[in-house]
Amino acid sequence: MLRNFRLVLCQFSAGHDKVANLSKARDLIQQATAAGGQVIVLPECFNSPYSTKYFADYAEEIPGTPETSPSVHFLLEAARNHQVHIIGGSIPEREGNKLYNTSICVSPDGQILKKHRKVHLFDINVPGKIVFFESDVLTAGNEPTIIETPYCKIGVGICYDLRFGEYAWTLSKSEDVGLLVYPGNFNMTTGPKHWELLLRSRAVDNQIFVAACSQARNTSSEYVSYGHSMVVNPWGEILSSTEFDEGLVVQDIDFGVLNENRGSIWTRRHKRFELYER
Ligand SMILES: O=C(O)CCC(=O)C(=O)O
Repeated sequence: MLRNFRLVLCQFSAGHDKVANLSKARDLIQQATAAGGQVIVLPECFNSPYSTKYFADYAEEIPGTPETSPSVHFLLEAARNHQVHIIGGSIPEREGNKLYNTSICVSPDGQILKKHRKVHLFDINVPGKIVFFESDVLTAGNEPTIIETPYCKIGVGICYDLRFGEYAWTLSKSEDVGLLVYPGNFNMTTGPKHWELLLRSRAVDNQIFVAACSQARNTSSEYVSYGHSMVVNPWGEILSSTEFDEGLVVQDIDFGVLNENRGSIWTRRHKRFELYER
């Protein structure tokens, strides 16, 4: 069963002060709730600067305690206080001697529904533009993540996970998954070239709503974010988006449009899996 609902993406920039990052997230979640949000999304790495050299310092155990894992407990409390679902962007997670880039998905009663550990680590070298190797410090997760809400099932990936059509299909193949959510943080090299293209492609490929929540742009940060959080419908149309400043993207998700699209074009049924692995 798919039930319409209101989705809100909170685009903001995280800096070096973890307490300030959480406070900003708290304010935006409050605003998102006031705007009628029922599922609220934060950006990738919302509690920490996005840089491999900082992940260990900002990492938290999940669930840990309010003292040792303030970002985790902030999410649980915010969801409970506002009675909303939160897809908590991501934070660096520590387990034993390993670090992960992990999204914590929380139900309105303040329980962790699931955590998604980024399954594709972002390694890139575009000479003269950007060099970034998450695999220097992070370990990849091994599970596709789908959460259940009263509205629909939601597939979750983190940022670079968006590039993998196979992963998106893994999340989307069950009919009751109505939305893919990607907390993200694309940069000024790949963002203008690929961000919108990838979001719209994933939506058309899978006949599904796709939402991605980015960090806002801070030009004095070491990693400059592209921004442009957006929601795309199963036809590949951008329903709402923002540019690079901090703020909310508020979007009603109407599954009539998904049913219309899936009822008119049958790519989900026309797949020829027996050919693709040849
Ligand atoms: O794929 C890209 O171009 C950007 C990915 C990224 O920034 C990330 O995974 O954090």
